[in-house]
Amino acid sequence: MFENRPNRDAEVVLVGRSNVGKSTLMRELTGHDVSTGSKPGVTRQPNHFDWAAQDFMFTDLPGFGFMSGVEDERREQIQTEIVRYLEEYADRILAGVLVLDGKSAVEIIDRHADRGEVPHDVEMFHFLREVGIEPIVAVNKMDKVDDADERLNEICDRLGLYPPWQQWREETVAPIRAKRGSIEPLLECLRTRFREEKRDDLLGFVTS
Ligand SMILES: Nc1nc2c(ncn2[C@@H]2O[C@H](COP(=O)(O)OP(=O)(O)OP(=O)(O)O)[C@@H](O)[C@H]2O)c(=O)[nH]1
Ligand SMILES: [Mg+2]
Repeated sequence: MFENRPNRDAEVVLVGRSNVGKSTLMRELTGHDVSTGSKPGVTRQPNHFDWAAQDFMFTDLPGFGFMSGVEDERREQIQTEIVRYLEEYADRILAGVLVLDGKSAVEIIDRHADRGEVPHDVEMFHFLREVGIEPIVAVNKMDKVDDADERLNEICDRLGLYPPWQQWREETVAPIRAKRGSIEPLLECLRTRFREEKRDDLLGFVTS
């Protein structure tokens, strides 16, 4: 199903539940017009924005979890494809940006955990690590959160990252407001990652 992938050597992927703002963030990162929407399930195929000369691309993946107007079977097929995509291209993926909705993530995680299920976000965070992609957690929609520090600490706690969240900034945790164009903390995490991976040649893609 995800067969339109350009053959690029280095990639940053955006993953996360539907409607958390991945495509909005993609627009900010690339300056390209990407379809976004107020209902979950807008993106059904990966959006790739690639730069052949630098052999680099950003990829906005479809969301997981509830998708409005999408049948269960199709939704499960999309989840399977996301997992397969990440496994297959893990070697080339410099960063897996797990995008969360800062307003609702903790509530959704706790609801699933209370039912004895592994919450999608927690599962994806650990899955990325398992396949060798170190995740960066972009906590989006921070404009809708009143106590930012408290919320970010809760998110760290749920993902197994020791609070306070500040010790993860610059590397792993980035509070952002993609819709307002405020994504500098994420760019900083990406710059850190690119330097670690000795890909200073790509820093121009993540400089504001
Ligand atoms: N308040 C607020 N809303 C945002 C922010 N970023 C995105 N949104 C809104 O969130 C909704 C979903 O955005 P999308 O970018 O389409 O989300 P997505 O994760 O790509 O969703 P799918 O493609 O369905 O998986 C839209 O109504 C956006 O305008 C933000 O920083 N703050
Ligand atoms: Mg989308």
